[in-house]
Amino acid sequence: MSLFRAEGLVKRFGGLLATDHVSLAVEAGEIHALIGPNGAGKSTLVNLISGLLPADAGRIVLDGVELTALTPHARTRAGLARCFQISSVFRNDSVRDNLLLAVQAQAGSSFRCLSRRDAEHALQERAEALAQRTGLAEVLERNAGTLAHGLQKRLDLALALAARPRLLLLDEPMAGMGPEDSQQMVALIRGLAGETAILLIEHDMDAVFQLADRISVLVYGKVLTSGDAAHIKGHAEVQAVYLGTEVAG
Ligand SMILES: Nc1ncnc2c1ncn2[C@@H]1O[C@H](COP(=O)(O)OP(=O)(O)OP(=O)(O)O)[C@@H](O)[C@H]1O
Repeated sequence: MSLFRAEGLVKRFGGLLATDHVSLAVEAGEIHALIGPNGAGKSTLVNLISGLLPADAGRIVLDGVELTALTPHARTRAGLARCFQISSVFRNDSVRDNLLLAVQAQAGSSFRCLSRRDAEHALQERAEALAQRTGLAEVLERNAGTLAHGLQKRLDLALALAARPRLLLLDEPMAGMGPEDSQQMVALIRGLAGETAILLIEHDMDAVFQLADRISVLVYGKVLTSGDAAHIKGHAEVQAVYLGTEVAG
């Protein structure tokens, strides 16, 4: 059984059917990319999955648990974390404090049997381990707002990872990055694959083809096709509606 399933999701904005009976599965350990032209409904779909928008119909199941009626916060507790296109970082706090807040939120009362000192130590260790993973160890004491764009994106990712997700939603993690930062982000995301499944929305097709085990193409709110990179590159209709001849080579 798939780790994550969206079944028959529908979202209408007035007369516009932005999400038209979308079904999508993400397997454990998989990086599943969602691509499609502007206005195809990618952000709407991710908002339905993370719970920022209520669906008009359909259901969402993660690891056998139905999330459809849950708030975004409850979905995060159930194992679904999201990285935002617009950063959720506290800009006036240090990277360390941002990470501490996130790991504290995840830990909840799980350290209550420890002394205060030991609990604080455990939280610091988790925060530092996250910084290490995401290449932020050198900038732990910096104010988050002073970080360059690429590092802020990494901090965003680290904050989402603090929730220890089973499924991570990444909404354009390479947006606004130069080639060097993009490549580092690609390596970072690839390194997460064993730890969490990923649903990735990304316009950078090089990154998508490097990362994705499976790609779903959304057009006018519907899934046109799903498959691996070779399938997508060879799909005539995908080329016609979205990719042009760009992927032929
Ligand atoms: N809150 C809203 N109210 C009305 N229409 C909306 C709303 N949000 C999105 N839409 C419309 O729904 C359709 C899908 O938009 P959406 O932003 O999900 O597409 P997208 O694939 O994410 O686009 P992009 O790649 O440009 O971010 C578009 O026609 C958009 O204008």
